[in-house]
Amino acid sequence: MKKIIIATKNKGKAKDFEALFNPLGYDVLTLHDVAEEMDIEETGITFEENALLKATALANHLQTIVIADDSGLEIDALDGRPGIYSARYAGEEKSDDANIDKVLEELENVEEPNRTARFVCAIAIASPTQKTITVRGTCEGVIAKERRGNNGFGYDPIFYVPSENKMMAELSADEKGAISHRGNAIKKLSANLAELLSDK
Ligand SMILES: O=P(O)(O)OP(=O)(O)OP(=O)(O)OC[C@H]1O[C@@H](n2cnc3c(O)ncnc32)[C@H](O)[C@@H]1O
Ligand SMILES: [Mg+2]
Repeated sequence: MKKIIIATKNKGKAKDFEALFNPLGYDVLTLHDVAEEMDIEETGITFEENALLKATALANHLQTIVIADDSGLEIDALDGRPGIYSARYAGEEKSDDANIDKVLEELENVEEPNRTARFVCAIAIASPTQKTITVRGTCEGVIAKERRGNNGFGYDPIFYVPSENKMMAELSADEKGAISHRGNAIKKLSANLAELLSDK
């Protein structure tokens, strides 16, 4: 199989990408496989900027084409927080569990229909020889009052997807990819994905 490199250390994210890319004929490699020592700082103020930072840093380091994803959860009742700070919302040690607890606490007195939110995913493709590109995908949902489901990662156990009548964490990786922010971003590229990833 062809290989595609994703500039991520998040194993849940990598699984999502495997579900999206394996059917297209690509094996997924991550920072853990190609440059474990790299720690790319996310200093941008938008998802797109951070995705570009991660993709460009690794593409330059490896001198090959690389994809990166910067993503997060925007909660309307919290004015869009945690947004680009989603990974570290409850602290630098990056705990999905603590992040969820913090969101549930902050929304304790917020009732439907005011618990609306969306996942956002910016995907960047960088290469030593081509112009960089970014695309954005989103997925609308509602923050539940408690966790349900064991699949996925991050905020998936509290993100209710109305169109599926399930939590994101109750969907298989394939089902998630069909409706997720990440899947929707990839769909925007699909017509010329092979060309974009060929590095010619
Ligand atoms: O930067 P990399 O190494 O890719 O890994 P990360 O986890 O730090 O990734 P981001 O900086 O893009 O932050 C994304 C955070 O947003 C949340 N998130 C993004 N996509 C998600 C998804 O599909 N399901 C649940 N939570 C998600 C989750 O908390 C992630 O840690
Ligand atoms: Mg990150």
